[in-house]
Amino acid sequence: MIELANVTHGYGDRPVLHDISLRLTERRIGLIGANGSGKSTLARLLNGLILPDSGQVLVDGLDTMKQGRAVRRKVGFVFPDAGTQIIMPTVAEDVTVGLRNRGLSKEEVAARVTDVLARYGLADHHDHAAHLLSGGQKQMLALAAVLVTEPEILVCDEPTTLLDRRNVRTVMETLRTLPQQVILLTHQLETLDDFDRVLVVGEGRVVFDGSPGNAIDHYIESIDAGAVPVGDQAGEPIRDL
Ligand SMILES: Nc1ncnc2c1ncn2[C@@H]1O[C@H](COP(=O)(O)OP(=O)(O)OP(=O)(O)O)[C@@H](O)[C@H]1O
Repeated sequence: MIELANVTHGYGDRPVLHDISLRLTERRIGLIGANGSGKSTLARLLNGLILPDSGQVLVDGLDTMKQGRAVRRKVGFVFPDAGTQIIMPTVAEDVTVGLRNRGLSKEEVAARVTDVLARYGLADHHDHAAHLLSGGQKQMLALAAVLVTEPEILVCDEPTTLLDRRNVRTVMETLRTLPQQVILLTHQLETLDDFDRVLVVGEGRVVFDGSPGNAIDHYIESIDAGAVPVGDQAGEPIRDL
């Protein structure tokens, strides 16, 4: 379970998140909000990619400040631009890299890599150049490279933004069937319809916390009411994929 207690965070002297306290227990949790509202900052706090300026983030009791490495083993993170997450030349190598230093034999590593590539539609691309994959395939590779490490919790920052309808469906189906807890940031509001809980972030605060339907209504109403600063509406949800 992830717990935030009075967390604040800013960049330089500019505050971005203000006094956030949350207990994230549900299996599927969505995070929505206008561009620049602080969703990615909040997501990155969850696995210690960034640290609170004050307050505490605990993952199963581990403090991201003091036990970052252990936290990152528990909490996998998928970045919005899969290309930036791909670090090795070939597809198989990229999936393998996360399994280093885990005490697995060569055979175990090879078996896990083969299995995960098959599961995410990349079996035929084992030795292909990772940077030559299509955008959707790169997104699946980014997901596979994180899931092969078997994190207990998965945080995905807009994993479907660059994808076509078919790949959105594939990624969402994958997220839906995972046994892990999933925390998903998205502007594609309809992908959250069957989630257990959705948080709306507004100007660095959680301004609504509830069911997908109520949260999405709240968010849309806040946009319609002009609560979102002019210029930030580019992230208006795409409701009709
Ligand atoms: N590394 C950084 N350095 C300085 N400012 C940053 C940094 N990362 C984010 N910010 C600022 O913090 C604020 C919140 O950004 P964040 O990326 O968390 O928002 P977001 O809700 O995820 O936005 P989007 O929906 O556009 O992805 C923005 O004003 C952004 O400019």
